[in-house]
Amino acid sequence: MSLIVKICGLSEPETLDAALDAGADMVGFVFFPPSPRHLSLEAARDLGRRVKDRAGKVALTVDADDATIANIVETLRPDWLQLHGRESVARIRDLKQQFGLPVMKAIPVESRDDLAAVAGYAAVADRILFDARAPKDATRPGGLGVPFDWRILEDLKLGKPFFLSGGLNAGNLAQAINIARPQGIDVSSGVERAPGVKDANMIRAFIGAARGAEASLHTATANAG
Ligand SMILES: O=C(O)c1ccccc1N[C@@H]1O[C@H](COP(=O)(O)O)[C@@H](O)[C@H]1O
Repeated sequence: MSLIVKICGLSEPETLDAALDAGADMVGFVFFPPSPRHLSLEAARDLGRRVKDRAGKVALTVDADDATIANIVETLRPDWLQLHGRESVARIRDLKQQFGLPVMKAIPVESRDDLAAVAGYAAVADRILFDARAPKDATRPGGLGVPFDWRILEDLKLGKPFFLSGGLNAGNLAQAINIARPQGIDVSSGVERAPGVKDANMIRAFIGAARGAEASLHTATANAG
């Protein structure tokens, strides 16, 4: 299975095109007003149409209510819901049933203790995404460009594909992948010039680094076997 690369927080056609042209597997759109990447529904409609079928579209929300999610689903027509708040296992089950979409649930990580809740979520969510736990006074629970200790995931047996995120960039990605061995990676701040301002060259460099790290890992595994 090849590494799934998700570029999140896209808000301009030019950088969306850069991600698609460089081979992003998933592109994420943020619907959370305190975020510098928050999108209006009109902008989401245009960007969503631009994706066509070139990548999976992911709608990121944080503890959003049913009506908000219904509007997003109607407008963006996402392939995935990314739930990045304190959504319970029961809420995920309910949303999957209501909208018929696969769910990626973000789990905040700071220490090994944070993995205690994962099995319950993995039983209902289609993908788990591990992100660094945001400080208590942060304006948003993710998209802060801060990594966590990837060794926490080293021996994880989840029985389900998982994504790694939090402070990834073209420079630290290979090390992160080597340690945590995720099936997918997700980035926002690491491909930005300033919060909310994506950079096409940084997107290309990130995706290039991801493909390079993936190839090295395959070679190392083949040589070891
Ligand atoms: O991107 C945001 O603004 C955001 C807002 C609220 C919740 C999550 C958000 N982004 C997600 O956070 C992680 C890590 O991002 P970063 O690379 O450290 O900036 C990633 O999964 C984004 O999808």
